[in-house]
Amino acid sequence: MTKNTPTGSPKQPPKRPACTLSRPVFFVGFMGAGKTSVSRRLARMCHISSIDLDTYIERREDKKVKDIFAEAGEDGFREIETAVLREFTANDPLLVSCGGGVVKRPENREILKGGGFVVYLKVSADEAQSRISDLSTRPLFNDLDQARRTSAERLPLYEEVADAVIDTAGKSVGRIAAEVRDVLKKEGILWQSQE
Ligand SMILES: Nc1ncnc2c1ncn2[C@@H]1O[C@H](COP(=O)(O)OP(=O)(O)O)[C@@H](O)[C@H]1O
Ligand SMILES: O=C(O)C1=C[C@@H](OP(=O)(O)O)[C@@H](O)[C@H](O)C1
Ligand SMILES: [Mg+2]
Repeated sequence: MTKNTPTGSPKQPPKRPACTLSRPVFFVGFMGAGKTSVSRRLARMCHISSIDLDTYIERREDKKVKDIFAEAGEDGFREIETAVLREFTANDPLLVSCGGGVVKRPENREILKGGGFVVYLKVSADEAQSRISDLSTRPLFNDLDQARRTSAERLPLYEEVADAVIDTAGKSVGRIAAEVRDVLKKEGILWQSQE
């Protein structure tokens, strides 16, 4: 007895969306806004690459961010941050999660505005504090009163560079990533096709 042979085209692997970015996408916002988590989730969702500036700096310097702050001060950290930020505007477009203080330097704000599409993830200092389990990893998040003040000072800087603003209050990382994906598609930054 012969087995039935399948008809039609050979079995194809399951289709998955192939995405392309037309420009780098930078995530900005206060500490705890979810820049690192959302960028990673979106990268997985769309099969594209992401890079976290703080993680990249830690590998490059072979030191934790908090140790760079302790040894070189905030200015020393900001020097490195500007150098790596420049690298990721020059390379192939990818998702770039920045540190919350990247907007402090006017030079960085110009790089962000000229270098890609900027997504501002908005969070209150209060909600940010409840999300971050180990505040010692954020040398500039000392206590809630100070974080509220820093957050208020930075708000106009985030707004200055933002191409899109997403309020993250009470939303899951997955939901925020899906919202960012939809904005990027609508703006023609993210292209999704079937392989
Ligand atoms: N939308 C969210 N809801 C709940 N927890 C979150 C959310 N986004 C991030 N977190 C948590 O908050 C902490 C800080 O997130 P992270 O992505 O590192 O933020 P950022 O890079 O903006 O400082 C992590 O423990 C992360 O799991
Ligand atoms: O807001 C800031 O000045 C900082 C935010 C941190 O990154 P996250 O925003 O990812 O926590 C990190 O770059 C450093 O501790 C300084
Ligand atoms: Mg981060």
